[in-house]
Amino acid sequence: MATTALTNIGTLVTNDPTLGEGALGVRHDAAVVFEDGVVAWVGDSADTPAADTGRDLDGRAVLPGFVESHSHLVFAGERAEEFAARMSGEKYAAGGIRTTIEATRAASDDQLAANVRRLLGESLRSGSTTVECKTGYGQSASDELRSAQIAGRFTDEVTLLAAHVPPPEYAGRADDYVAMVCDEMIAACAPHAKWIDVFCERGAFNREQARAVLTAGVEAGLIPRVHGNQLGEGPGVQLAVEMNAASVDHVTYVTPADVDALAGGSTVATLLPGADFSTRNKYPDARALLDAGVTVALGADCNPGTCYTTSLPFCIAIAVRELHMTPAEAVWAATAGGARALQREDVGSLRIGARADAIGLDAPSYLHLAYRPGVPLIREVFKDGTLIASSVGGAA
Ligand SMILES: N=CN[C@@H](CCC(=O)O)C(=O)O
Ligand SMILES: [Zn+2]
Repeated sequence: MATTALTNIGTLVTNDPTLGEGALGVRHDAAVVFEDGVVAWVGDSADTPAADTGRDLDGRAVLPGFVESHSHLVFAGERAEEFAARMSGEKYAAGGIRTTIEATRAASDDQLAANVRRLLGESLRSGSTTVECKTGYGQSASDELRSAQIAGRFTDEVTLLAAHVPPPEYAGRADDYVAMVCDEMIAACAPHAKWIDVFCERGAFNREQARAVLTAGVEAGLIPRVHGNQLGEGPGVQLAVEMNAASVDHVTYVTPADVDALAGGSTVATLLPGADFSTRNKYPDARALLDAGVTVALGADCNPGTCYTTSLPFCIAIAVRELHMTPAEAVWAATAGGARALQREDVGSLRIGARADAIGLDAPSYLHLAYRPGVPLIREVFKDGTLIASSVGGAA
């Protein structure tokens, strides 16, 4: 029964779920005690019970670890030139994904695993203690299978992005590709994944094709999530709600009917403003979604094409400045919101019984995540109650 107490916390964000959606459950001059990997006690610092080890936060802020619900880490190569061309006026097109498919197919398992390990380390040091990881750069039964297996070495949140774009050998034959996904790929990969995902967008897959992929995934025991409405208005959001998907991600171009559909369903809208930043896209209308009562999550969407960052603090800063989310809304969306998008109740909050996944900031309040953009504010990262990253030393 190893116990650790974090004391003298200036601002503690608990996301106590009993306070309702969006409530940060902030406490001041607070403390938390971790015991055997979970939160065992939360209260005033002055009342902290005895613990085996202690850490004095000296007035700094503590939050639940970020829950990153959208990332593409199994890939090889990079596309910096494509980014530079965009910054000179080129438009992002889904076809760029094929460049990464080619590089990923040519890479060894060890090279792909090393890339996942490197990016997960980066992600962890920027405060993400739960990270979902998609396949999607294999796009053949065997390459998707090895991508799912490699992702599964690092996280339980493996998403089979079976239909990202039709690969080169299926150029102009998206229906044939979807048939192969439904008849062959999903059966091979489902034992290694929790989620089924599809890119429902012009240049990728249409509504019927996307529905076929999600339906086959559900029949194989996977839970649906959707990439939709990133590059233009389209059927992605409505399909996600129709399929009772856990989340629809991007949601940059939505109609009032899309917002109503989300507000009337249980699908989370996961906003990925880093992708809109790096593609010089417009930003999603977070206010319309939040004001309609839609559950909003924030993800970083690390991938080599649209958004090569693992930093949720960066995305929080954009969400506040450009999407007009309040700092509290953005922090909730990157923690409890991400947990909702992954249908997880054990992460995203510091309620008693939750996983002891927490971050300490080099700042007195969560407000500083948006107030001090670009500054490495993540000072401590605790995973299952253990200090696993620290900018000031002492990590395991
Ligand atoms: N939009 C689709 N998939 C990725 C981008 C993939 C790429 O360009 O390599 C995304 O989530 O942004
Ligand atoms: Zn994505």
